[in-house]
Amino acid sequence: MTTGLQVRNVSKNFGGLRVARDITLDLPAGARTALIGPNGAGKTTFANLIIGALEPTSGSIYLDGHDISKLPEATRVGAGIAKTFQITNLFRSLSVRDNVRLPILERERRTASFLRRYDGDSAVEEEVEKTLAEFQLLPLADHLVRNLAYGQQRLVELALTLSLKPRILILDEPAAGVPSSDSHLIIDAIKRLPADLSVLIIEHDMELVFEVANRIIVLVNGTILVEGTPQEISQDPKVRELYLGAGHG
Ligand SMILES: Nc1ncnc2c1ncn2[C@@H]1O[C@H](COP(=O)(O)OP(=O)(O)OP(=O)(O)O)[C@@H](O)[C@H]1O
Repeated sequence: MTTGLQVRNVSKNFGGLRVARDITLDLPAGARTALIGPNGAGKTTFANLIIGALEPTSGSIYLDGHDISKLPEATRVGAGIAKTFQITNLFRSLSVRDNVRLPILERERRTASFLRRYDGDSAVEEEVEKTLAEFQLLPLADHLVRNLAYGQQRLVELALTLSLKPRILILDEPAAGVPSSDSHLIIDAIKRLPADLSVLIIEHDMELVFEVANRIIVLVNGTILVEGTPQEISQDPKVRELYLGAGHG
Protein backbone atom coordinates (compact mmCIF):
# COMPACT_ATOMS: atom_id res chain seq x y z
CA MET A 1 0.00 0.00 0.00
CA THR A 2 1.17 3.53 -0.76
CA THR A 3 1.36 5.47 2.51
CA GLY A 4 1.19 9.18 3.11
CA LEU A 5 -0.56 11.77 1.01
CA GLN A 6 -0.67 11.73 -2.78
CA VAL A 7 -2.01 14.64 -4.79
CA ARG A 8 -2.80 13.79 -8.39
CA ASN A 9 -3.51 16.34 -11.13
CA VAL A 10 -5.45 18.62 -8.81
CA SER A 11 -6.93 21.81 -10.25
CA LYS A 12 -9.15 24.43 -8.67
CA ASN A 13 -10.99 27.19 -10.49
CA PHE A 14 -12.79 30.13 -8.94
CA GLY A 15 -15.03 31.06 -11.84
CA GLY A 16 -12.61 31.85 -14.66
CA LEU A 17 -9.63 32.10 -12.30
CA ARG A 18 -7.45 28.97 -12.28
CA VAL A 19 -5.83 29.00 -8.85
CA ALA A 20 -4.44 25.44 -8.84
CA ARG A 21 -3.38 23.88 -12.13
CA ASP A 22 -2.71 20.21 -12.47
CA ILE A 23 -0.75 19.84 -9.23
CA THR A 24 0.80 16.44 -8.54
CA LEU A 25 2.92 15.78 -5.48
CA ASP A 26 3.66 13.21 -2.79
CA LEU A 27 3.99 13.73 0.94
CA PRO A 28 5.35 10.41 2.24
CA ALA A 29 5.77 9.62 5.93
CA GLY A 30 8.51 11.81 7.36
CA ALA A 31 8.34 14.43 4.59
CA ARG A 32 9.61 17.92 5.40
CA THR A 33 8.40 19.72 2.31
CA ALA A 34 8.06 23.47 1.93
CA LEU A 35 5.67 25.16 -0.47
CA ILE A 36 6.91 28.60 -1.43
CA GLY A 37 5.89 31.12 -4.05
CA PRO A 38 4.95 34.75 -4.53
CA ASN A 39 1.78 36.31 -3.07
CA GLY A 40 -1.32 35.00 -4.81
CA ALA A 41 0.48 31.92 -6.19
CA GLY A 42 -2.21 29.68 -4.69
CA LYS A 43 -0.44 28.27 -1.62
CA THR A 44 -3.31 28.79 0.82
CA THR A 45 -5.79 27.47 -1.74
CA PHE A 46 -3.67 24.34 -2.11
CA ALA A 47 -3.55 23.85 1.69
CA ASN A 48 -7.34 24.24 1.79
CA LEU A 49 -7.73 21.58 -0.91
CA ILE A 50 -5.68 19.15 1.18
CA ILE A 51 -7.54 19.76 4.45
CA GLY A 52 -10.92 19.70 2.72
CA ALA A 53 -11.95 23.32 3.19
CA LEU A 54 -12.18 23.40 -0.63
CA GLU A 55 -13.10 20.69 -3.11
CA PRO A 56 -10.95 20.35 -6.22
CA THR A 57 -12.49 21.18 -9.60
CA SER A 58 -10.64 18.15 -10.95
CA GLY A 59 -8.02 15.66 -9.81
CA SER A 60 -7.79 13.52 -6.68
CA ILE A 61 -6.15 13.43 -3.26
CA TYR A 62 -5.30 10.10 -1.64
CA LEU A 63 -4.41 9.24 1.95
CA ASP A 64 -2.77 5.82 2.22
CA GLY A 65 -4.23 4.96 -1.17
CA HIS A 66 -7.82 6.00 -0.27
CA ASP A 67 -9.44 8.78 -2.26
CA ILE A 68 -10.29 11.53 0.25
CA SER A 69 -11.04 14.24 -2.33
CA LYS A 70 -14.74 14.36 -1.48
CA LEU A 71 -14.48 13.90 2.29
CA PRO A 72 -15.48 16.87 4.47
CA GLU A 73 -12.87 18.67 6.53
CA ALA A 74 -13.93 17.16 9.89
CA THR A 75 -13.62 13.62 8.51
CA ARG A 76 -10.14 14.40 7.18
CA VAL A 77 -9.04 15.66 10.63
CA GLY A 78 -10.22 12.34 12.04
CA ALA A 79 -8.21 10.57 9.34
CA GLY A 80 -5.08 12.38 10.48
CA ILE A 81 -4.79 15.55 8.37
CA ALA A 82 -4.32 18.69 10.46
CA LYS A 83 -3.49 22.32 9.81
CA THR A 84 -2.15 24.63 12.50
CA PHE A 85 -4.89 26.38 14.40
CA GLN A 86 -5.32 30.06 13.93
CA ILE A 87 -4.19 31.92 17.02
CA THR A 88 -7.75 33.20 17.41
CA ASN A 89 -8.66 29.59 18.31
CA LEU A 90 -6.52 29.73 21.44
CA PHE A 91 -8.38 30.47 24.66
CA ARG A 92 -6.56 33.63 25.61
CA SER A 93 -7.96 33.80 29.14
CA LEU A 94 -6.93 30.25 29.96
CA SER A 95 -3.48 29.07 30.94
CA VAL A 96 -1.14 27.36 28.49
CA ARG A 97 -1.73 24.07 30.33
CA ASP A 98 -5.52 24.40 30.09
CA ASN A 99 -5.26 25.18 26.36
CA VAL A 100 -3.09 22.13 25.75
CA ARG A 101 -5.49 19.93 27.72
CA LEU A 102 -8.56 20.85 25.63
CA PRO A 103 -7.69 19.16 22.31
CA ILE A 104 -6.43 16.09 24.19
CA LEU A 105 -9.79 15.81 25.90
CA GLU A 106 -11.56 16.55 22.65
CA ARG A 107 -9.63 13.78 20.97
CA GLU A 108 -10.77 11.50 23.75
CA ARG A 109 -14.30 12.80 23.12
CA ARG A 110 -14.65 14.00 26.66
CA THR A 111 -15.03 17.70 26.05
CA ALA A 112 -18.68 17.79 27.04
CA SER A 113 -18.06 16.16 30.40
CA PHE A 114 -14.97 18.37 30.85
CA LEU A 115 -17.14 21.46 30.55
CA ARG A 116 -19.47 20.13 33.25
CA ARG A 117 -16.88 18.87 35.66
CA TYR A 118 -13.37 17.62 35.21
CA ASP A 119 -11.76 15.80 38.11
CA GLY A 120 -8.56 14.94 36.34
CA ASP A 121 -7.47 11.82 34.57
CA SER A 122 -3.92 10.69 35.10
CA ALA A 123 -3.41 9.53 31.48
CA VAL A 124 -4.65 12.87 30.15
CA GLU A 125 -2.59 14.84 32.66
CA GLU A 126 0.48 12.81 31.80
CA GLU A 127 0.01 13.60 28.12
CA VAL A 128 -0.54 17.29 28.88
CA GLU A 129 2.75 17.45 30.79
CA LYS A 130 4.57 15.48 28.09
CA THR A 131 3.27 17.82 25.38
CA LEU A 132 4.26 20.90 27.41
CA ALA A 133 7.74 19.43 27.88
CA GLU A 134 8.12 18.54 24.18
CA PHE A 135 7.39 22.12 23.18
CA GLN A 136 9.50 23.51 26.04
CA LEU A 137 6.40 25.18 27.43
CA LEU A 138 6.66 23.88 31.00
CA PRO A 139 8.04 27.17 32.38
CA LEU A 140 5.04 28.94 30.84
CA ALA A 141 2.41 26.30 31.72
CA ASP A 142 0.55 28.44 34.29
CA HIS A 143 0.72 31.68 32.30
CA LEU A 144 -2.39 32.98 30.59
CA VAL A 145 -2.04 32.72 26.82
CA ARG A 146 -2.87 36.42 26.41
CA ASN A 147 0.24 37.34 28.38
CA LEU A 148 2.62 35.36 26.16
CA ALA A 149 4.82 36.80 23.42
CA TYR A 150 3.47 36.18 19.93
CA GLY A 151 6.11 33.56 19.08
CA GLN A 152 5.25 31.67 22.27
CA GLN A 153 1.56 31.76 21.34
CA ARG A 154 2.44 30.14 18.02
CA LEU A 155 4.28 27.41 19.91
CA VAL A 156 1.15 26.75 21.97
CA GLU A 157 -0.84 26.64 18.73
CA LEU A 158 1.56 24.04 17.35
CA ALA A 159 1.37 21.99 20.58
CA LEU A 160 -2.44 22.02 20.35
CA THR A 161 -2.40 20.81 16.76
CA LEU A 162 0.03 18.01 17.60
CA SER A 163 -2.27 16.89 20.41
CA LEU A 164 -4.64 15.70 17.68
CA LYS A 165 -1.88 13.23 16.72
CA PRO A 166 -2.01 14.00 12.99
CA ARG A 167 -0.06 12.04 10.39
CA ILE A 168 -0.12 14.86 7.86
CA LEU A 169 0.56 18.35 9.21
CA ILE A 170 0.11 21.55 7.25
CA LEU A 171 1.96 24.49 8.76
CA ASP A 172 0.49 27.62 7.20
CA GLU A 173 3.04 30.38 7.67
CA PRO A 174 4.19 29.22 11.13
CA ALA A 175 6.50 32.20 11.56
CA ALA A 176 4.10 34.89 10.30
CA GLY A 177 4.16 37.86 12.65
CA VAL A 178 6.86 36.28 14.84
CA PRO A 179 9.75 38.71 15.40
CA SER A 180 12.97 37.36 13.88
CA SER A 181 14.51 37.28 17.37
CA ASP A 182 11.92 34.59 18.26
CA SER A 183 11.81 32.64 14.99
CA HIS A 184 14.29 30.11 16.47
CA LEU A 185 11.46 29.00 18.81
CA ILE A 186 9.41 27.93 15.80
CA ILE A 187 12.36 26.47 13.91
CA ASP A 188 13.40 24.38 16.94
CA ALA A 189 9.82 23.16 17.47
CA ILE A 190 9.53 22.07 13.82
CA LYS A 191 12.86 20.27 14.08
CA ARG A 192 11.55 18.34 17.09
CA LEU A 193 8.34 17.15 15.39
CA PRO A 194 7.88 13.35 15.28
CA ALA A 195 10.15 11.87 12.60
CA ASP A 196 7.39 9.91 10.84
CA LEU A 197 4.98 12.87 10.60
CA SER A 198 4.53 14.26 7.05
CA VAL A 199 4.91 18.02 7.18
CA LEU A 200 4.04 20.59 4.51
CA ILE A 201 5.30 24.05 5.42
CA ILE A 202 3.87 27.08 3.66
CA GLU A 203 6.18 29.94 4.53
CA HIS A 204 7.59 33.22 3.29
CA ASP A 205 10.52 33.21 5.70
CA MET A 206 13.29 31.67 3.60
CA GLU A 207 15.63 31.24 6.56
CA LEU A 208 13.04 28.98 8.18
CA VAL A 209 12.35 27.09 4.95
CA PHE A 210 16.02 26.38 4.28
CA GLU A 211 16.58 25.26 7.88
CA VAL A 212 13.71 22.80 8.20
CA ALA A 213 12.76 21.56 4.71
CA ASN A 214 14.55 18.85 2.78
CA ARG A 215 12.34 19.36 -0.28
CA ILE A 216 10.99 22.61 -1.70
CA ILE A 217 8.18 23.13 -4.18
CA VAL A 218 7.88 26.49 -5.89
CA LEU A 219 4.35 27.42 -6.89
CA VAL A 220 3.72 30.20 -9.40
CA ASN A 221 0.30 31.08 -10.81
CA GLY A 222 -1.18 27.89 -9.35
CA THR A 223 1.32 25.61 -11.02
CA ILE A 224 4.53 23.91 -9.83
CA LEU A 225 7.39 25.82 -11.40
CA VAL A 226 10.12 23.63 -9.96
CA GLU A 227 10.64 21.11 -7.18
CA GLY A 228 13.89 19.97 -5.58
CA THR A 229 16.23 19.93 -2.64
CA PRO A 230 16.99 23.26 -0.92
CA GLN A 231 20.33 23.29 -2.71
CA GLU A 232 18.76 22.70 -6.13
CA ILE A 233 16.13 25.36 -5.48
CA SER A 234 18.63 27.94 -4.26
CA GLN A 235 20.69 27.43 -7.42
CA ASP A 236 17.79 27.36 -9.87
CA PRO A 237 18.01 30.45 -12.09
CA LYS A 238 14.21 30.61 -12.63
CA VAL A 239 13.64 30.58 -8.87
CA ARG A 240 16.32 33.13 -8.17
CA GLU A 241 14.86 35.45 -10.76
CA LEU A 242 11.21 34.90 -9.83
CA TYR A 243 11.22 34.54 -6.11
CA LEU A 244 14.36 34.49 -4.07
CA GLY A 245 15.99 37.50 -5.62
CA ALA A 246 19.71 38.03 -5.72
CA GLY A 247 21.76 37.35 -2.64
CA HIS A 248 20.18 34.03 -1.63
CA GLY A 249 21.83 30.66 -1.75
N1 LIG B 1 -12.60 31.96 -2.43
C1 LIG B 1 -12.00 32.58 -3.46
N2 LIG B 1 -12.70 33.06 -4.49
C2 LIG B 1 -12.09 33.66 -5.52
N3 LIG B 1 -10.77 33.82 -5.63
C3 LIG B 1 -9.99 33.36 -4.63
C4 LIG B 1 -10.57 32.71 -3.48
N4 LIG B 1 -9.56 32.36 -2.66
C5 LIG B 1 -8.42 32.76 -3.25
N5 LIG B 1 -8.68 33.38 -4.43
C6 LIG B 1 -7.68 33.91 -5.36
O1 LIG B 1 -6.82 32.84 -5.67
C7 LIG B 1 -5.48 33.34 -5.86
C8 LIG B 1 -4.54 32.57 -4.97
O2 LIG B 1 -4.79 32.90 -3.60
P1 LIG B 1 -4.06 32.19 -2.39
O3 LIG B 1 -4.52 32.89 -1.15
O4 LIG B 1 -4.25 30.73 -2.48
O5 LIG B 1 -2.54 32.55 -2.68
P2 LIG B 1 -1.27 32.46 -1.71
O6 LIG B 1 -0.16 31.92 -2.53
O7 LIG B 1 -1.64 31.75 -0.48
O8 LIG B 1 -1.00 33.98 -1.40
P3 LIG B 1 -0.30 34.63 -0.09
O9 LIG B 1 1.14 34.22 -0.12
O10 LIG B 1 -0.49 36.09 -0.33
O11 LIG B 1 -1.04 34.13 1.11
C9 LIG B 1 -5.51 34.83 -5.58
O12 LIG B 1 -5.62 35.49 -6.83
C10 LIG B 1 -6.78 34.99 -4.78
O13 LIG B 1 -7.32 36.27 -4.98
